[in-house]
Amino acid sequence: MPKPPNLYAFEGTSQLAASLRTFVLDAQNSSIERHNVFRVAVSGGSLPKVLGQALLQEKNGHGKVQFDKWEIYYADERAVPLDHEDSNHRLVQEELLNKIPAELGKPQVFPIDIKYLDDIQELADQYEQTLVSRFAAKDSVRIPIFDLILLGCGPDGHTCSLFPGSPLLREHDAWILPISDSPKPPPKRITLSLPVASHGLKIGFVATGAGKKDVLKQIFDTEEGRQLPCGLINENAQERVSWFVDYPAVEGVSFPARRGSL
Ligand SMILES: O=C(O)[C@H](O)[C@@H](O)[C@H](O)[C@H](O)COP(=O)(O)O
Repeated sequence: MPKPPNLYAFEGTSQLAASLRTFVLDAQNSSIERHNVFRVAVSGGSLPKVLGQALLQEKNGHGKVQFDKWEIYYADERAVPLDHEDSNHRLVQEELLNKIPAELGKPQVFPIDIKYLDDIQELADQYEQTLVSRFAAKDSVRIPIFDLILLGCGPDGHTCSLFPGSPLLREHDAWILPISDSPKPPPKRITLSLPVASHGLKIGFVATGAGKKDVLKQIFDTEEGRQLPCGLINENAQERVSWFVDYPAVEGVSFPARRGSL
């Protein structure tokens, strides 16, 4: 019987960031030990800022971030130039990559190929090819397994660019999917498919603020909420999932949250 997802609640973002650091470094250390590389997928929204805080400012525990062993991929990306204000890559650059001190090493980063911005299917296919070239040929592995996938949760329960009720949630084969009518702007994006997003060795969600409390109550306490994209990842990945939230985001949630620690 798999154990349920972990829900960790913190008083504020700085406590959350300190525990997120421990979580990421644990994943990093065991991945480097296992295969000498740390393959991480990150999404946009408020996550990159918290991640920057966790990895660049906090000094507590679990040793050093070894960025030279990191491969950073995008769990979802908007079909815009890399310096566009909507680009997740730009956000991750500003909040994290550009601020990494030289002694922590340089990660290898895999942004989308902007040659294909006008053809969203091709953009998705090309990003999938990037994964194929780094993970393994599609006929030899059914699914690429990231060492860590770091996600946000929208107030409607979306994650990556997988939105509630989307037919994309039924896709089983593709690793990367195009979306041309995202309910959250901008409309054109690519995203990890649900099976890939659910197969991370570890999956971390970060959700903060009272604006998330209704959806978190749904996801953790109701049957319908388990059908939302974030709920589906919880269902599929169970104890491989850890949620990092602040108190306002879990106000009224009955599912047990461990407060203030990993
Ligand atoms: O690019 C995107 O749109 C994001 O990847 C998206 O999936 C995000 O993670 C959620 O919308 C939560 O965003 P917040 O953390 O900003 O609420």
